[in-house]
Amino acid sequence: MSKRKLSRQQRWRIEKIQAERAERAARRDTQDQDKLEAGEYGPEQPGRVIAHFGRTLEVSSSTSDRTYRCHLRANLDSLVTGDRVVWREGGDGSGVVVARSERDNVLERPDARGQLKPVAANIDQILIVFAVEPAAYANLIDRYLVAAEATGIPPVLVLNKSDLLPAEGGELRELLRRYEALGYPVITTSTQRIDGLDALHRRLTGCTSVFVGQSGVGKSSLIDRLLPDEALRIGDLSSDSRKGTHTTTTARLYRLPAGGELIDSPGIREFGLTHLDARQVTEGFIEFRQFLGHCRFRDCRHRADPGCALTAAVERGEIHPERFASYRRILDSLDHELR
Ligand SMILES: Nc1nc2c(ncn2[C@@H]2O[C@H](COP(=O)(O)OP(=O)(O)OP(=O)(O)O)[C@@H](O)[C@H]2O)c(=O)[nH]1
Ligand SMILES: [Zn+2]
Repeated sequence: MSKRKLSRQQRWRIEKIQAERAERAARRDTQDQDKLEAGEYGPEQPGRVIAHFGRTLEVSSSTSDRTYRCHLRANLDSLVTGDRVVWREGGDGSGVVVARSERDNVLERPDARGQLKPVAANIDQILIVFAVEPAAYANLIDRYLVAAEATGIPPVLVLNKSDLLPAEGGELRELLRRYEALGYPVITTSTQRIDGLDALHRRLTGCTSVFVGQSGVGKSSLIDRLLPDEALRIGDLSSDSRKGTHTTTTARLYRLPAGGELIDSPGIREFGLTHLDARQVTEGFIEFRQFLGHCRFRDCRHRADPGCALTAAVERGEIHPERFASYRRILDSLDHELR
């Protein structure tokens, strides 16, 4: 009884808060409209969302190095870091975003209720970082690759801590050759060597990248080396009263001194361990694609099914047995998650 009453009360409060929010946004929009008509905003210009805090955005201008605190016209959907926008300057370092350009792609993460929410957009490559220590294993790499394939953003494999590799290369080199044979670019890095980041710098130039990977592989160390100026990492939002609750969780876009851009947040770094469905997993193994649709049965589960084109390809040596085993393991883990 009391439980129900409470929930109705909560619902009423939520509705009230939402109504107030909508009213505030509408008021702000009318003010914007007045200002726009009064010519208080400059001409439309392209920009990019560097960070966002609710409906306040930090937007970089494509004509200067400055960033501007902008708000969003109420008729626009929410934006994410990396979005390309059209905005107008309002003087005093502020502005208004009036339109969003089409997104090339978007990275999504489940929110607290398990619903997928966009966290960043317009990313050119996902750098999957793994290391000699903690030892990389194929199944985890495959999981990240599958998650990357599902977004349509090309993945790049980054083997960090190459200073710890045995002279003859060991099993890890063998493993990397397998991925290279599939067409994935592989680069090696070390934060312990002067020239350890050369290949990485080349990869990052001219692109927007994100780093993902297991804890301890060296993502923070790599980013520290790429953004040596601490001010670059922390940003300039100290005057924002909402800072404390948002800066650590929302994604932020950084300009790399050597060229290129990096979008980073704790949520993005953990990307890849999110939920995938069985079809995404199957299509995420890129070498399987040519065989899909050729199984005898349309609903083939690619297990012991007769006439399975995938198991036949494994037998002919056209699919690596370890990749196939890895595929099975990822599917089994999904069944487990659903239970
Ligand atoms: N030998 C060696 N150690 C490294 C290298 N890069 C990072 N490390 C060390 O590896 C450890 C983990 O590095 P982090 O940068 O904290 O790793 P991370 O991926 O950011 O980890 P989380 O913050 O937990 O996600 C630290 O002790 C680093 O000093 C490297 O190239 N070579
Ligand atoms: Zn099959």
